[in-house]
Order: sequence, then C-alpha cells, then structure tokens
Amino acid sequence: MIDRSAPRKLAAELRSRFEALGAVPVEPPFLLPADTLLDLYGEDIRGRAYVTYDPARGEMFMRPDFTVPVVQMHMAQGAEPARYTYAGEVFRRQEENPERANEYLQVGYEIFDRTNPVAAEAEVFGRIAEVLKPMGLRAVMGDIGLLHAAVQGLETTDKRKAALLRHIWHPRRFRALLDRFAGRVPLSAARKALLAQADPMANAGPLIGLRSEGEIRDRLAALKADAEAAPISAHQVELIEALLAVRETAPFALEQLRDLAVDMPSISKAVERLSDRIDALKALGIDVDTLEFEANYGRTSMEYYDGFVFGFVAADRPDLPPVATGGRYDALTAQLGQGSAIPAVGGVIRPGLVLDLGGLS
Ligand SMILES: N[C@@H](Cc1c[nH]c[nH+]1)C(=O)O
Repeated sequence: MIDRSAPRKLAAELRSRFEALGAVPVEPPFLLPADTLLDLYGEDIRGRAYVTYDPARGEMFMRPDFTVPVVQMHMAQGAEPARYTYAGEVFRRQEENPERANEYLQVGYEIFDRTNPVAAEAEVFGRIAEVLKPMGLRAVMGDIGLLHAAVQGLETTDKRKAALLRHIWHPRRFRALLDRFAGRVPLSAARKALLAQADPMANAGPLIGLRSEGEIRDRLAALKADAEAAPISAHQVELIEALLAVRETAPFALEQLRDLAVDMPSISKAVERLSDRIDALKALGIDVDTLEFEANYGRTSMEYYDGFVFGFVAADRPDLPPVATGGRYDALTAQLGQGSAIPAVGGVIRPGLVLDLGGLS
C-alpha cells in the first residue's frame, strides 16, 4: 500500500513554511469544470486528465495542477499583490510512463504582483531552492519568453509565426515546421498537384465529411497562400537553432545570448530581462555561476508558461521526474481575467519525491 502519511506530513510542514513567509493558504477544489479550464493546460496535460461527467455541471476533470484553479480564484476575487500557498494531490494519467505516480502531492508558492516581476521570479526560485538545499539537487532554468520573441522576430507571415508559437511545446513538430517554412523539405507531389488545379472542388464528389465546402475552400486558400510565401532564410533558421542549443551556466549562457541578440534584435529585451533575473538571484545568495540555463528547458511542460521556467532534478536519478518545477504564466491570468491581467509566477515541490530521495535532513 502507498504510504500517504509521511508525504502528507511533509507537505503540511512545507506549506506552513511558506505561510510563515507571508503566503496565504488556499484550498482549490479537486474537480474542475472542463469547458472553461481544460484547454488552458495544452495538449499533453489535457490528454492525461481524468475526465468525468456530472449531470448538473457537465464535464468535470480532476485537477492536474493547482496553478489554473489558483489563477481562476485570484482573478475572480483576489486583492493585489498576493502570495498563495497550497498542499494537496494532483492527478495525471500516465499511459506513457506507467511507473510514474498518477496521483501525488504538490506544495506550491505563487506570486501575483505587478511591481517587480523579476524580483518575484527570484523570490519563487529562492524560496524553493532554500527548502531543497539539503538535497543538493541540480537546478536548471530556461525562458519561454526568449523563444516567443525569436519566433515573433522572424521575417515571415503571421500565420507561420502563429503555427510555430503553437508548437513551441512540441519540439519535433516545431523542428519539422521550421524545416518546411525554410523550404528545406519540398512540397509533396500530391500537395503540388492539388494546388496546381484551378478549382480543386470542381470535380470533387459529394461532401461526406464533417467540413463544409466553405471550410474546405478556406483551408485550400490557406495552403495556397503558404505555398506562395517566401521561405524563411537559412540564416534566420540557423539563429533559431543556435538559440535552442544554448546550454551553459548562467553567466556564459547570457554571454552567448547577447551575441545572438546582435543578429536577432527581437530577443534583446528578453535577454536583458534574463540578465536582471540573474542579478536578482545573485542578490538572494543563489550561486548563479553554477546555475544552468538551457534555452530548450520547459518546452514539454505546462503550456501556460510564457517566460522564466525552472526545475530542480536529482542529477543521479534521471529516471525520476523533477522534484520541483515552476515558471511565469502572465498570459494565463489574462485568459482567466475577463479583461484584466497581472504578472504571475510560481512553483511546486513534490514532497513524495523529496522523501523517496532521502528527505530534507
Ligand atoms: N503547476 C505547475 C507548477 C507551477 C506552479 N506555479 C507555476 N508552475 C505544475 O504542476 O507543473
């Protein structure tokens, strides 16, 4: 039988620690309404949520994390600035990694504060680093905002940029799209033949699918426009590749990114923000000279991150998921804010993993 008492006790202790540091404890519901909240998680988590049906409330799902319900709660009734903490179970199906837990505890710390976002990022990271210090874990950080800015700066159509942005979370599809938009892979013969026809619908049989003629025509027009768009230049593709390959301790990563920003001015602001973040971490006593920065980090996790992301992992246990993770999710507050938004950042610790790895003393 799973021992629940030890992780539960540790979770309560950690939540008390965050409370003592000024965070307000919150208890979001276990069951969330699917129609308003499920899509906010993105494809991966959406596909792994336990969904059920309630005759009065419609489709519901078991919370796969706390961030979305906490944002919803804050946007509906929270005063600013706010710091929250919570402890409780989250639920995620694990078809691909059946050895991983499908329900486990998280203890979190979230900040909603518009005064100094970089300081808030350092605070979240610093609080979690402080708790996990006895474990000697490897900390990694990344920045989804850098990738966003790099894609936004490409000289290509807005449609192509939007497609690349959607696929930041699927590194292989992102790669394939980039290759296609750069003209590195030729159009298939079937696609060429289709687009060569004056009116591909002219000789089509009766409509038997779900899409209407109008929708099919829109799709054909979009394919045609894309086939006619100029390829993204090899130079710009190389810059994106160089950006994604940055993997260094923070000071060296910053140096490389500054070099890249000379040719990719769209990332300059995000690079300077990283520089400020590193200074803020240093001011909290974090050893930034050994802190790793990976531009690719966080591209397979929660799709609501849009800036700073981080994780703490056991270097000698690559089989285990990260002991702690977190990041910035400003856009999520806008999505749930009905017209208002606030910069927000947070992170969680998994007490069960802390104990599996020998605990905090
Ligand atoms: N909710 C995230 C962690 C997090 C909290 N705050 C920001 N990020 C997760 O479950 O992975």
